[in-house]
Amino acid sequence: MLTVDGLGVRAGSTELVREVSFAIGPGERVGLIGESGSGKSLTALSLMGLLPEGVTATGRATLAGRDLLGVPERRLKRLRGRDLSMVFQEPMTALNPLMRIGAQVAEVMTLHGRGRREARARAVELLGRVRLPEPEHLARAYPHQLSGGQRQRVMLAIALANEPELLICDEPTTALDVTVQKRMLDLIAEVAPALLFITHDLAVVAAVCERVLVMYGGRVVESGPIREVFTRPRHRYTEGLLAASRLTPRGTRLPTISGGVPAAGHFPDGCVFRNRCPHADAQCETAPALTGEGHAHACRHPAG
Ligand SMILES: Nc1ncnc2c1ncn2[C@@H]1O[C@H](COP(=O)(O)OP(=O)(O)OP(=O)(O)O)[C@@H](O)[C@H]1O
Repeated sequence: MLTVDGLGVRAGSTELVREVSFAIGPGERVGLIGESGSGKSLTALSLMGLLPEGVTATGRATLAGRDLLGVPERRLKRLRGRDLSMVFQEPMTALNPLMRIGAQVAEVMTLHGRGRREARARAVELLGRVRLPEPEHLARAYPHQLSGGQRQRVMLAIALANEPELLICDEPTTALDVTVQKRMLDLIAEVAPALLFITHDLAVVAAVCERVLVMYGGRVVESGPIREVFTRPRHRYTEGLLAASRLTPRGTRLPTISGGVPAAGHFPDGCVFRNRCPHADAQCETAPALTGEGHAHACRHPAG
């Protein structure tokens, strides 16, 4: 249903995402993991046609046969919020503070041709579907009257309003506390028609997704069913991610990395696994960071 083939993203002459290919079938939930700066968000934003100015995508991506890359903005506007939609990390910036919740959920439907009255009624229905209490009452509230978790549910209701074929979530629960996070993740797993779920948290991806793609330095370096990737990681970077995460796959020992590299959260400060390049990010050549000598920072940006 979603097919991405040879996706590349660049800013000027700098390649930020390279040769990314994957597919998501109907009903499938796929995680996209990788450290900060590995290209997860740019991959998602390319599919949504929402790349920042000066950043361009190449390659091919289709959703149910419809092209997503290199198509005019007018066409993308029709697809966005209808065929595919996205939930971002910070709902407060996405919601209009001056508009009632119900009206904001209804708006995405009227923009795509639904009658105003019908859209209002369905907005209340959707607020109930994302398990918000007293949806009729809540529809009349403003964003600041809701908790962070409630606002994120509103964003999910907006994303689902036109029954999209694919939902993309970019760190949707990072700002929420743990119990709220868990309920939100369960809800996303339940209601998503098909899902691309971006996170740096391996435990979250294991809870929500069936398959995972691991990004490193702008490329997908590994992919497969969660159980397989998390219990038998093939790429050293995935091993590093697992070792540094709070996730210990059931039935396995915490992976250790060969070559004298510290395991299980012992990466020193400045490690490429934890931090972005301290120099200009975009020029950092993030080659595999583990060497025979152990841990190494892979930034090849000239010192100073
Ligand atoms: N507008 C831009 N111009 C130039 N470089 C950019 C731009 N936006 C992002 N980048 C760079 O592209 C790389 C990938 O960024 P991206 O936001 O996709 O990473 P990410 O994996 O989503 O990270 P995070 O988990 O921190 O959101 C980073 O090195 C980032 O600095």
